[in-house]
Amino acid sequence: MRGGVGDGAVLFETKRAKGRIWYKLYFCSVLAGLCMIWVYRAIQIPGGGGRWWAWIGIFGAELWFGFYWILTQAVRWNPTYRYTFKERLSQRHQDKLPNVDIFICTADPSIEPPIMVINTVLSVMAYQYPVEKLSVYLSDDGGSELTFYALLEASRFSKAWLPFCKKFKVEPRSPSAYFEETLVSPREGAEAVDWLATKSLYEEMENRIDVAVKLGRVPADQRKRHKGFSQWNSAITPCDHQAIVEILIDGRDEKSLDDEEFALPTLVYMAREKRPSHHHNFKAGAMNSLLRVSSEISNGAIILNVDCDMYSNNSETVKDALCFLMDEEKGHEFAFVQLPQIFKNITKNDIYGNSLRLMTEVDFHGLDGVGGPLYTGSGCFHRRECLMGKKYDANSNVQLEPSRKILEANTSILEEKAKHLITCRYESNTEWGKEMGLKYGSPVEDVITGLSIQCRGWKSIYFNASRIGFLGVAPVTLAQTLVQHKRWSEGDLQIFFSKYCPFIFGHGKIKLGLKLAYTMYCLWSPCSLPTLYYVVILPLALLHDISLYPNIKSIWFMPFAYVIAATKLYSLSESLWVGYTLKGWWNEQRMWLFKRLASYPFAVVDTFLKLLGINKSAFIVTAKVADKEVSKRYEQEMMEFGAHSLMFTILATIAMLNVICLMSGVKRMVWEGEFGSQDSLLVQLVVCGTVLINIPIYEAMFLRSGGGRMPNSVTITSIALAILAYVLPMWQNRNASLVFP
Ligand SMILES: O=c1ccn([C@@H]2O[C@H](COP(=O)(O)OP(=O)(O)O[C@H]3O[C@H](CO)[C@@H](O)[C@H](O)[C@H]3O)[C@@H](O)[C@H]2O)c(=O)[nH]1
Ligand SMILES: [Mn+2]
Repeated sequence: MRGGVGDGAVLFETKRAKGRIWYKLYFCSVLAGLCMIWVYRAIQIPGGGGRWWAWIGIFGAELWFGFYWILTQAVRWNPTYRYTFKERLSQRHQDKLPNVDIFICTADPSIEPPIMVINTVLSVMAYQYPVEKLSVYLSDDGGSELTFYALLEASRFSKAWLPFCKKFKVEPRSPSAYFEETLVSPREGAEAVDWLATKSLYEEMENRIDVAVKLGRVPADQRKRHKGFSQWNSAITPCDHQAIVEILIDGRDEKSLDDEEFALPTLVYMAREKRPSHHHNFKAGAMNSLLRVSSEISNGAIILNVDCDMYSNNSETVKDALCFLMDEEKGHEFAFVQLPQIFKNITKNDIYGNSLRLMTEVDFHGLDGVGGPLYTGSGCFHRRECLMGKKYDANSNVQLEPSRKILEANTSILEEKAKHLITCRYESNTEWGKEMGLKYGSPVEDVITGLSIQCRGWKSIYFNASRIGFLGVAPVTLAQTLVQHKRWSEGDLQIFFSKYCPFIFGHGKIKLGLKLAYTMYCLWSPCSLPTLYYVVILPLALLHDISLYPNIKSIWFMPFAYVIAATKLYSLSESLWVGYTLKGWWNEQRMWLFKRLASYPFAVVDTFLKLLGINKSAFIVTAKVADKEVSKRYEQEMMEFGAHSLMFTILATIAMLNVICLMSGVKRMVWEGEFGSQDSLLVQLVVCGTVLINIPIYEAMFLRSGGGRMPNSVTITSIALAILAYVLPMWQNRNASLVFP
């Protein structure tokens, strides 16, 4: 399929997956199975009592699962793949290339180490793109002089690093990642000397930053080296300080050159004003400040947003993105180009299911086929005007502004001007956070902002390059993973209950497929309720001999067996296809369960508390470093418990309940031969048997020693709760199950 006009000028190409007929047959067969299950549940409703209750609940859960499964088809129906022609871009449009402003956000130097932040900065400064058109902005919500100091060091090191990258065709261009991968010089002779010199320059810088971080302040001799340090005094705290803007490299200045006398990209440090009395709207607030500050300084028509842990892994990414936005025929339809979120620190079998592989390899290609992917906050190129609220107009062929805004002001005047744009009061009574910039009030500012851009008529592009564009870090403990997913699923659910609900807000504006796909994400957290019901009620029903499934000899058994087997086999093959190991798939299944039991329920509760006005939104920043012990266990793929968390108590209690009920079920079947006449309980036995997936929990409770094991208090509480559920008389109608077919 073509991307643009047919005369060879196309800048990208679009391909759709083939052989979808088989997929559609699979879909129809599972749908038929689901309908039969629902029919069975509806016509066999028992006559009352406890079994009636259990039955109705299971019916509800199965209705939900079926409905949700249908939603997930939206992202599997029409997978779409994109390919770019970068050479053509350079040949034809070299002189028309737009200014690109790159925004990096950081929030806290203790969990986002300054050295990591500046590696991200250096990697994007070194993009293969005309430097005079490139500006890099770092927003520091930690308002930390350590981060400022690290950035200052980076601005100096960039003078060696940028020419070095060119000379050695370095990839990736994050120095720390590069020197980790390339241990010895790839060339010989004088070049090897050069290579070593740059390496030691980097190491010396790393050292100096390390010293400052350990000290907790910038050494006096360094402080003297830049006027910017005068902004920090002892009264400054992360949530109480004036606005700070420091232009560390002014790209317009003819004197700012690298070691080989080439120009450098502009580099700006920014910390917006913070006062305890003013809510700062987390990352969305930072992004909007960046939008204003950059409009004063470089005013790039294209904005790339990356999180501070997401370094550039591919120095040609900017050109790739521009192939879409500058395509003559189609380019004007696209508001943003989202690249996949890939994490560097995923273990072989992806113990916490954090690789998001299914999302990046399946979902997002599917989304691209129905109007475009979500904006996921990092690794995304936007047209500035789209972020500023512009509506799509099919008749106006938006041209990207190629030239830099002419600015007469000198650097310090510019800095002063910029500071006025990021005071606490600046946004009062404006449309910022509403119709302008990123949206406020949501823990997933990215998703809701992307949705509203798409609802203004724009499309978006998902570009999954063969060389990954960005690499970040995923959480390395179970608790962090669950907390991160709580934030995401809570934000998504809030969207559903707000005026931005995809079906209402998107009515007549986005395709049905896209509405369904957004709804799929929005309804992540409510999936917890039927899942909780399943894992609590099924084992209890087994315990009390309450049959909830058809006898295996009955015809009604077929749809259950087919739907479960077909969907699980499909999920397995899909996972293997996108590169999971078998164990990786199993781990993914476990995390699927854990999120639904211990993360999403909190999202549901907090969403309702927020709807009632009781709770305020928060943003728990994900840690990017872990201590040695924890990292080691992560490498060994040992699940990390070790905290007194309600999340773990829930997981452990359910795991205990399941194993107790399973054992009593097996015992009765084997020793007492009780189930002989009622194979109907067999299904329940099998479902309970999947407790095997909880093995890491049992290990953490009973077998492991050392760090990361389940705290004793959690173990004791959960055993007590499970026994309580076990001994509670529930439904004393054993007979009901015996008369059942
Ligand atoms: O008050 C804040 C809080 C966070 N951040 C930055 O926001 C980014 C994302 O925070 P992180 O804790 O790493 O969240 P993740 O869950 O990893 O991030 C994903 O989800 C977020 C929404 O929940 C999006 O904002 C991110 O872009 C997206 O990568 C980081 O660079 C932070 O420094 C700020 O600048 N200010
Ligand atoms: Mn992150």
